[in-house]
Amino acid sequence: MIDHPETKYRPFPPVHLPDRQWPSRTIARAPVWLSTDLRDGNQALFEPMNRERKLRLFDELVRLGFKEIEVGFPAASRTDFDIVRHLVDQRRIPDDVTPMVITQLREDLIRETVRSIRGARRAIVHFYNAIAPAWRRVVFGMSVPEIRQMVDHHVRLLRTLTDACPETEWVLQYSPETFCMAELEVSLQMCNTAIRAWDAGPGRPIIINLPTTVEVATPNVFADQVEWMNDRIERREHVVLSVHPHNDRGTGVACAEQALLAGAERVEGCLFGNGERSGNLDLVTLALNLYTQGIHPGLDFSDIAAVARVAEECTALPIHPRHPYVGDLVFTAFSGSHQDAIAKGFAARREGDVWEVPYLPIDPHDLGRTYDSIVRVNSQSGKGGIAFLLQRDRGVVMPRRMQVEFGAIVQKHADASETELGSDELWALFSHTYLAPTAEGGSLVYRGHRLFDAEAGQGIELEVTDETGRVRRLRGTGNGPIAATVDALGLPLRIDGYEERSLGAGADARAFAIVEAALPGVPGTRYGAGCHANIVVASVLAVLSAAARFGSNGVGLA
Ligand SMILES: CC(=O)SCCNC(=O)CCNC(=O)[C@H](O)C(C)(C)COP(=O)(O)OP(=O)(O)OC[C@H]1O[C@@H](n2cnc3c(N)ncnc32)[C@H](O)[C@@H]1OP(=O)(O)O
Ligand SMILES: CC(C)C(=O)C(=O)O
Ligand SMILES: [Mg+2]
Repeated sequence: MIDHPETKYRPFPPVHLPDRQWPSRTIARAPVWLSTDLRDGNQALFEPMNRERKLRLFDELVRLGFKEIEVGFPAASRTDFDIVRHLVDQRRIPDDVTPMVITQLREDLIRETVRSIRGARRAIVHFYNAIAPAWRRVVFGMSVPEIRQMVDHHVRLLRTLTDACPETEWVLQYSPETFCMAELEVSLQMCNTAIRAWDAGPGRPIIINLPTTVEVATPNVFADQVEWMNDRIERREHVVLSVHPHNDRGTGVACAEQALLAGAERVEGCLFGNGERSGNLDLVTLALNLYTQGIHPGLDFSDIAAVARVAEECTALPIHPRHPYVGDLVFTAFSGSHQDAIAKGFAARREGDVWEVPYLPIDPHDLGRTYDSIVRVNSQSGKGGIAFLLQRDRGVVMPRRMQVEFGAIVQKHADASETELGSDELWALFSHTYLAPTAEGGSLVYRGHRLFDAEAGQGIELEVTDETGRVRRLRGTGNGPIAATVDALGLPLRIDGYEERSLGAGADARAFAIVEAALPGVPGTRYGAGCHANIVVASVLAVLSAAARFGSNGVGLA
């Protein structure tokens, strides 16, 4: 980078549009969608798609609901020409889908293009020519009137060629390429020239397509340019106004949205933003942005992972894990406060509610994604997410203070391991912490018990193995099995809380008991847990677990 970029780069000038209307409008309906995956997307690949991949992607675009699809640049290559003819001849294009073919304004290429698509029920022929000063000077070496003449001449040629094929309903699309960098007066001249030469009107449809061929300004500038054109273009009622944003500044979607506010009715782009340089407008993001505002886009992304797979296989380009709506990680929260809010959002949600789960702009289910990966645990995670995973995957509902205790244990573990903890590892850590102390190899292993009636209410004979490996037979009484177990241990253990619930259902159901215990002289409380088919055993195990977790303080049996 240089120290003084102002000596090398110029800011793009704003549009003088004091009465601009677009900032106070809202988008109320979905635009007409055109997929240019098979053209602009295709021309941006290391290896253009072969016939098989192109046809597969075409079928997928149809399945998704696209009604206008740019199928190629037939005069550019034999492959493209043959594919377009194949689509027409084999009647692979549904009646409600219109194919579009692009060409430069050169007579031989135009003739070839018309040959490629004739016989289709309806077809859009897409003319483009660059009009911005640098292109006029450097690429064409032509003046504005000369370029205008080129447009007029070739549109008239197309009119003659297509009038000779009345079995097809022909539509002209004219794109003043480099529109965003051109003088608005020049853009208007070129578009009006095409409109007149085509004689646009009833039965002679035309699409005027305004591209940000290379993004050079903020989206509001593009919106001003579109509104300026929208207000001045001739025969506006017979024109479909379209935009074709690229993404050089990372604002392709914003440009499209603001252009819709400014009067555009149609958008061109590619699935997941494939396309030249930093890509075309990402149609999926725009469509789902609308969906999250309650506007159905008319495209079906209810199995977004399958769409991603087809796109990746056809383009040989991977989708970033954080790509909006589709990336592997976009419905995953690692950070504690997000996890906590998501867990609370799910808990508060009732069937039929408006979607309001914090940090999730869309219900993953609507896109065929599951809730499985929403919360993942690493050193950035907090108790909320950990509790959410244990409840969702193991049915274990931890009391709030136990969440705090176990959250700190997980945090320490994740910090040390510097890796993510999966749901299975989390459960292993939970079991190691709360269940292992009373199981074989633990420090206070449960061997068995017998209850008997006692004066105090409940008596228990308990057999355990202590931390030295000795088998101990203990006896205690209390107002219930928990108090009797504490008494049997001979410890000044105070039970501050007890919860039980059943895990699973029917014959396989198991009781899960949790106790919170305090030991005088030891700061704070500790939790213990027990899981068993028998509820009394689960409670006894929970008390033993809490006692064992106080270490030698707790287990020091007399
Ligand atoms: C912004 C976009 O995405 S536009 C679409 C771009 N896509 C592609 O180019 C992919 C397919 N293209 C191709 O296969 C080839 O470019 C072809 C077959 C169309 C033409 O190939 P060639 O005849 O070899 O020409 P080439 O590709 O070098 O194009 C440059 C020539 O076309 C002229 N040209 C460029 N755009 C246009 C246009 N829209 N209308 C008329 N002429 C044009 C240039 O001025 C240049 O002319 P020159 O040779 O007299 O200097
Ligand atoms: C052909 C045109 C519409 C184009 O792709 C562009 O300007 O980016
Ligand atoms: Mg383009």
